[in-house]
Amino acid sequence: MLTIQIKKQLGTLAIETDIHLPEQGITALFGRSGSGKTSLINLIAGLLTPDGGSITIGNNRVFDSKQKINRPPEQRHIGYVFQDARLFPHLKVITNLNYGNKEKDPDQFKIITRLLGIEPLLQRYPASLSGGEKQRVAIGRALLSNPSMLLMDEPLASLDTPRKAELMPYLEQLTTEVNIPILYVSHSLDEILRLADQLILIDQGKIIANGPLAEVWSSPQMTPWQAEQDASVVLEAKLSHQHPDYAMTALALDNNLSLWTTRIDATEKTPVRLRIYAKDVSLVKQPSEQSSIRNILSMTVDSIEYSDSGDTCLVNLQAGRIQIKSSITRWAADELGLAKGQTIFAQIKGMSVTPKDRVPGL
Ligand SMILES: Nc1ncnc2c1ncn2[C@@H]1O[C@H](COP(=O)(O)OP(=O)(O)OP(=O)(O)O)[C@@H](O)[C@H]1O
Repeated sequence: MLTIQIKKQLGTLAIETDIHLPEQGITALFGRSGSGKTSLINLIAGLLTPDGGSITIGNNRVFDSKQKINRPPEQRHIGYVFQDARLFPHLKVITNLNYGNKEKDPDQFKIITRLLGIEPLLQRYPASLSGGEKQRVAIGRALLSNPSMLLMDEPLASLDTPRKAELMPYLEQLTTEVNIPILYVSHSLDEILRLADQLILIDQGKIIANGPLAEVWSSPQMTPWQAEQDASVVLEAKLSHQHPDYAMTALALDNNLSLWTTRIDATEKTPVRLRIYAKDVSLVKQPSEQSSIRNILSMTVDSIEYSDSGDTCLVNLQAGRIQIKSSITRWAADELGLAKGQTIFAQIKGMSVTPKDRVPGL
């Protein structure tokens, strides 16, 4: 467990956190510009000193104001990847990688350079690398220092769209194969959706939501981050079976619910993450016997939120732990006579699917 219970006053911003994170997996830190994300990871890294509190990484208490513990950054065993790669320009990639890597383990070096696809770059100088390649080297250097935790501050922010796309598969691979906690600052919800297991929302220095990604995504604290037309839920599912005749795959959700999606070539029980937009979910009192829509779930109306204009509403639906949102007009809501607790059928017209195959590795 990773515990970050700290206070820090920075000008007018008061950072105050009480976070407990699992020792594995990637936690995204998301919030507005100026909400304190970089300051928080600098406090964890030891680049800033908290006014009070404690920080513990596994069994290692790196800061404790009462016990007067304040380990310097180099004794915290934390890898830090910045927005820009910050490589030493006068050193070859191989020397950059080994900088700070005291216990040189050739096997580990091979695994990490292969994982990041940087083996062919070892004899080159940073100036000859693309932005994405530089970032891969920076990530490699951080991992080779054998850290107990990895901090990544918007590692894709300085890259253009093609370079971002180039780096993303490496990050996905990394998150599945590295067995240390990763705290990942990002402004992009799409990036977070592809990479993170946990999500922390920070606002004006305070943690306003923290938990498994799907849970936080559906929480009311998330609403301001998604424009009305982008309202969505995230569901974790497992591949159940392939359709014998059609190119479709069944996905199993909690509560014995299942959904069909276009064929995914993966084995049974492969974990996947679904994003379902509220605009892709329509509601009917009775499902018609013949419909082109394959996915129709019986749900209970949990709450109805009307838009500012009052012309549309977001209907929050529930079936056990499964939550779905539907965006409909006020007219439709009135005709359906929607009320909290009512049973209704949700017709899901589309969804996006991200494989989340977790392979314990390094
Ligand atoms: N040493 C300092 N003294 C005073 N104010 C500070 C100090 N360091 C940071 N701040 C302020 O604290 C706020 C949070 O900064 P921080 O860089 O942590 O935000 P952020 O969430 O990472 O923002 P961004 O997404 O834009 O990178 C900012 O308003 C910043 O100006």
